[in-house]
Amino acid sequence: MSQKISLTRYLVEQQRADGLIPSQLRLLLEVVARACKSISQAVNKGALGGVLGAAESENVQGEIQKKLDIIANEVLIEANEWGGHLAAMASEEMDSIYVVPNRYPQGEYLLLFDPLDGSSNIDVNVSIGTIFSVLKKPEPATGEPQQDVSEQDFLQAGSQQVAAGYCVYGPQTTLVLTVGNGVAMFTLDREQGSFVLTQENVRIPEDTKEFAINMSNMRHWDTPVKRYIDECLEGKDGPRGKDFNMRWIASMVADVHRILTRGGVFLYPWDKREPEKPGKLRLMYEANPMSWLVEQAGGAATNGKERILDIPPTKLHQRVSVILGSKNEVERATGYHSAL
Ligand SMILES: O=P(O)(O)OC[C@H]1O[C@](O)(COP(=O)(O)O)[C@@H](O)[C@@H]1O
Ligand SMILES: [Mg+2]
Ligand SMILES: [Mg+2]
Repeated sequence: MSQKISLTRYLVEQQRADGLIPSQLRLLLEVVARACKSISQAVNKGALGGVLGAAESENVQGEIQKKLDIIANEVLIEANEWGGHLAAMASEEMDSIYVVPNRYPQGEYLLLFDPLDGSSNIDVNVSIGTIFSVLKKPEPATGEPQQDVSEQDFLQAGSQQVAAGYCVYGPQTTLVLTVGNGVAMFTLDREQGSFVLTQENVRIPEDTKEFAINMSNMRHWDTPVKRYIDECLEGKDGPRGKDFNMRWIASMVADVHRILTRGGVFLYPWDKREPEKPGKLRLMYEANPMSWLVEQAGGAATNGKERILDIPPTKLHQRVSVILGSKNEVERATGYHSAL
């Protein structure tokens, strides 16, 4: 790329050329990007900034929060609450929705985020990230008065997202975005202080020889997942007729980033450890935004039975089983679920 295109310019061009993003959404995405830049700075300082280690609190899911989970959550709220683009926010780290205080102008969008994904990797200096999703606040039915924003407004299927993305804090800080017109990647130029377009029209190859799953849970898996992975492990001598490689970073952001970069399949399936939970990952903060990105790059994403983006959410912190990535592998693994 001869001329450097900043995130701001990319968004303005999307707005002008295709009318894909109204100006309010463009401004909102720029604020999210600015917040990710601040989080990236905090992550970078590590022990020097006193940001490593656990905080003395648990989140709504009963997980011990890390200091950076809390810092990232605060950065995202403070950056976004006053801009006038949002009606409310929801976060993996907060029990209920955060309504924009009425001292600030109210906007028409809803922002959802996993402020720090891959928390277990913070202290060991392995890639982590922020995942976000933007929905539009539903319009009241004709003739009905405008209602205060409620949790119910957030319970929209992933297919209703108007923007989704993540920022991975790794050897480089990279922001990956879709507004429904393919997937673009922007790398943070620390000298300039801006995100620069480094890849457009990201495509995931339909076939792959690489899978990502936490193998330590193998004995808890259901039969279709076990069959799929067993066949991969049999390699050249098995029904797949090729050897597979395995990667598991334990940061969904980093695993999905690898898949968007060179293909692969990622699975975090339902398992027998906590049978009442549909899965570990969160539908609204993790699975929906990642599934839309993957689909926009030509991949697929299901919960083993249906397309993730079609799942009607019933609660904010809903969990879901996830299979996503290279299309032919996702279709195969999903097919094994209906073969039973
Ligand atoms: O430790 P496990 O069970 O392998 O789980 C790893 C998964 O959990 C997550 O870390 C959950 O994200 P959080 O750090 O936001 O809770 C995913 O990013 C990752 O894919
Ligand atoms: Mg997460
Ligand atoms: Mg998190």
